[in-house]
Amino acid sequence: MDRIRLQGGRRLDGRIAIGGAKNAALPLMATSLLTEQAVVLTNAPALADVATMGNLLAQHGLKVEHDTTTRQILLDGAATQFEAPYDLVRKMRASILVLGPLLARFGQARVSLPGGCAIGTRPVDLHLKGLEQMGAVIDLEAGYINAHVPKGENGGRLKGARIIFPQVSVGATENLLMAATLAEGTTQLINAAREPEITDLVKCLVSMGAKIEGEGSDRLTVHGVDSLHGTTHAILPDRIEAGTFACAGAITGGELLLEGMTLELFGACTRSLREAGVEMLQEEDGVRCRRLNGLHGVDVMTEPFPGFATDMQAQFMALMAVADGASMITETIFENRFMHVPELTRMGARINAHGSSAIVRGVAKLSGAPVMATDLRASVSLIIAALAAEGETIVNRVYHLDRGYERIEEKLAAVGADIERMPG
Ligand SMILES: CC(=O)N[C@H]1[C@@H](OP(=O)(O)OP(=O)(O)OC[C@H]2O[C@@H](n3ccc(=O)[nH]c3=O)[C@H](O)[C@@H]2O)O[C@H](CO)[C@@H](O)[C@@H]1O
Ligand SMILES: C=C(OP(=O)(O)O)C(=O)O
Repeated sequence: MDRIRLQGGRRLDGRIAIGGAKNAALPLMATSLLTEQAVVLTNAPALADVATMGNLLAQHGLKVEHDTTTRQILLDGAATQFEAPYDLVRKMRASILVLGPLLARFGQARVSLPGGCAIGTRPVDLHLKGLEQMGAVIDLEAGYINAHVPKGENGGRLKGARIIFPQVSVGATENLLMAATLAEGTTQLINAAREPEITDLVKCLVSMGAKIEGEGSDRLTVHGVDSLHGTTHAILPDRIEAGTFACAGAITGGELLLEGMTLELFGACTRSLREAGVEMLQEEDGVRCRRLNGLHGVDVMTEPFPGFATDMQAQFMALMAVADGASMITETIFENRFMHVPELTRMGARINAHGSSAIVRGVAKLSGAPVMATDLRASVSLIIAALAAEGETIVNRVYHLDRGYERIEEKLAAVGADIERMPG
């Protein structure tokens, strides 16, 4: 298994090209199940999760071509097979996003239950309840979701419904939004997630002929249409990759231009980074991040967009580990998203986690160590800490990183980090 070796203490300076967003690419790829025409996605990142989604769609019978040089994904044809097997779903929870489109277009789907993961139990009850409200019949059997739309008066077609989410869910909003585009009648999604990746999905669906109102708000109204057509859509920049590099630059006292990024995509992360002492400026070709003087302890609480993103919590904690003063970090989205705390502590950080909050007391120096992480953002928080640590850090289980960061070692090395991948 590959590992990453990093020698801390180098200042990062320069430009980093921000790739297309993983969390936009995955639902956008699933839209190809809604039409038999070609969906072409440009600015596609070469990530393990994108490859997994490609394999899943190929197994449903679609033609899938990902040209990593032109950064283009072509998805073409109609699904001929309606099962998402455990072996693919266990690799990537976002596989659940095929459920809504398959039901909407073919009236049937069998999808493995994703199960929990390192950061929490992550149930899919909101996805299933919403689809049931739209007329699907769902039962759970042997670890699988078996779903179909009865061929009653609607001829096996989902019907519009008024769905009120009791809690904000990105994935449930995406699944039901896609399902509603081909349903009979109007669907209202109330208390919908407002993440930029959802707005990107709305834009893509509209370009395929869907009728959607309320873009960017927590109330989406979808007027179902009989069919959708193909499209070409550019995936928006990855705000989490950009935020990760902003923390990486800041912890080294450096200055980075995050090419292609815009400040508004950061939501509340901009304010928190500024309060911590990082200048964030919108420039024509991206966002410039520059550490002004020292880093200051800042309290943050994760929230749905535009609040502080849970996917940035671990990286911000690494930054706070070397800030002046204390910082209280509260995680409200996932119940077990402090798996990086013991590893950061092994590198010399002073962090006390209790329940959903962690108190970070900044230290003057971290020290390199062999570390291991259990999830994507936890892994990258260790890389950020290692950039500022004295000595060498070896990060194990690099496959977590490859799910969401494209060639992270090359991008960091190009702006001055002493980092390399050690094939294993
Ligand atoms: C591929 C993708 O886009 N992943 C993102 C997506 O995950 P994902 O879509 O899985 O996250 P959700 O927004 O659905 O989850 C938010 C909370 O709602 C709970 N919940 C969700 C669905 C449900 O049916 N029942 C339920 O209880 C979850 O357990 C969690 O506690 O949004 C998360 C929150 O911003 C991000 O951390 C993930 O990076
Ligand atoms: C939690 C994440 O992803 P996923 O929902 O795919 O597990 C993430 O991107 O940080």
